[in-house]
Parts: sequence; C-alpha cells; structure tokens
Amino acid sequence: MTATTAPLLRLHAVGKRYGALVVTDQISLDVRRGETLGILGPNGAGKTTLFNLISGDVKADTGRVEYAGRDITTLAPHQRCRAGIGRSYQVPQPFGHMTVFENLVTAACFGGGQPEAQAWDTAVDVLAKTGLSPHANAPAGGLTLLNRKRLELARALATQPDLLLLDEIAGGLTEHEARELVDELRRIKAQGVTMVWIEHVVHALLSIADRLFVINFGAKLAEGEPQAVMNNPDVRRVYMGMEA
Ligand SMILES: Nc1ncnc2c1ncn2[C@@H]1O[C@H](COP(=O)(O)OP(=O)(O)OP(=O)(O)O)[C@@H](O)[C@H]1O
Repeated sequence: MTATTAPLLRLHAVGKRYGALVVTDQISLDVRRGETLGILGPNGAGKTTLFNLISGDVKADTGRVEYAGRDITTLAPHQRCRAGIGRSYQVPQPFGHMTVFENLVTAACFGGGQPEAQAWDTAVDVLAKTGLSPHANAPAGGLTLLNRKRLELARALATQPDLLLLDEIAGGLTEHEARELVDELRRIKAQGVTMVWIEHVVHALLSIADRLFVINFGAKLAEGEPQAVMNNPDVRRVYMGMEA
C-alpha cells in the first residue's frame, strides 16, 4: 500500500450534538483499505454515535463523511449499506422469530441488495465462516450469547461489506469465546475486509488492531500505533480514571 492510496473511509470535522450535549466534537479520521482500526473510550464517550454517523443511523450536524472517495454525508443507512458499509449493533438485533438462515438471507437481500438465489449462497457461505452452520435452522431468538454475537457479525457479513463496523461484539463473552471470535475476525481481515471495531475488551482489540483511535467526551484523545496509544499519558489517565 502506498502513501498516496486514498482512504476507504474519511471523516472530516464531523460534529453531532443533542441539545447542549456535544456528543461528537469535530472528529476527523481516515481508515485505510484493509486495516483494522480499534476504537476505545470510556462509557458515554461517543463511540456508538460515531458508528451511527458513519452508517447513517444518525445524520451529522457538521462536517463530511466520505466513503471510497464519495461524499455520503446525506445518504440514508440502506444506501450506505449497499455502498459497502456493514455494521453490527451493540445490542444484537436479529429477527428473533426467524431462523438463523432466514436472518442471513434477509440481510443479504435487503441490506446487500442481492437477488434471492445469490442471497442463499451468501447465507450458506457466511454460516460456514462464522461457525453457525449447526444452528442454521434454529430460531434466532433462542441462541446463546456467543451465537447471538456471531449472528450479529454474520448478518453484517451477509451484506458483503468492504467496511465492517463492529460495536462491542466481545462484551460478555468468556476468555475462550472472545478468542474464538478474534480468530474469526482474523480470517475476515485476511480476506481484505476493512474493519473498525469498538471494544472495551482491550486485549481482544489489541490482538488484531493495526491502529487505535481513542475518544473522550466526543473528541479525539489519541490516535496511532496500538502500543504507543496505550502508553500515552492522557489515555492512561482516562483508563485509570475508569478503574478508580
Ligand atoms: N439520541 C440521543 N439523544 C440524546 N443523547 C444521546 C442520544 N444518543 C446518545 N446520546 C448521548 O450521547 C453520549 C454518547 O453516547 P454513545 O452511545 O455514543 O457513547 P458510547 O461511547 O458508545 O458509550 P458506551 O461505551 O457506554 O456504549 C451519551 O451521553 C449518550 O447518553
């Protein structure tokens, strides 16, 4: 990759407020093709809002969002999804009465814009990739936490994204389960998918992230190579503050 390669995602001075509360404070951020960017920050720092601004679930008050060189600031969520941005939600949102397979076909058809025959093939492929094949015909509402997290990842993958936004998919898992999830993410990364991962389980994030971006009170606190960011005095203070 050369230094001149345009970023896949670019946020330029993006801002969002709810009344007097500034939730996103002039965030500028580039994500290169193929990289995995980890997002860290205390509870309420504005991480999920940042995802909402990228996916279109929330519209920016100020600034610009560019994807693959195109200004997508005013596009609706389904248009951004069809353009290649897939996301998971912090609270898994499957159709609980539908089977795992039906959830994936639905995501491929309606999120990814794939014709039905192709959507079936995609669903079979994603089931295998995420270890959900044994649960293909189970109702989504009855899955264990690990499998609900897997399904959340699988639904995003079924839209065949170039950019995958993952919101706290390791939270609540055991050490062993989190390791399995990271292994799955490594395989997805190896296929060239660009990822942005919000995660409080720092060691899971550090095991795969190429770069970290830390948010505090809606603004950028630090950005860069993971170990350097974790050693940054401002970041340490925020995290020690969290632990106190
Ligand atoms: N629709 C909304 N209306 C008003 N305030 C909101 C809205 N959405 C988010 N907020 C506030 O914005 C702030 C940032 O929320 P956000 O969910 O982005 O934080 P977060 O960093 O993802 O937090 P967590 O780690 O707890 O998930 C919080 O104070 C939250 O209460």
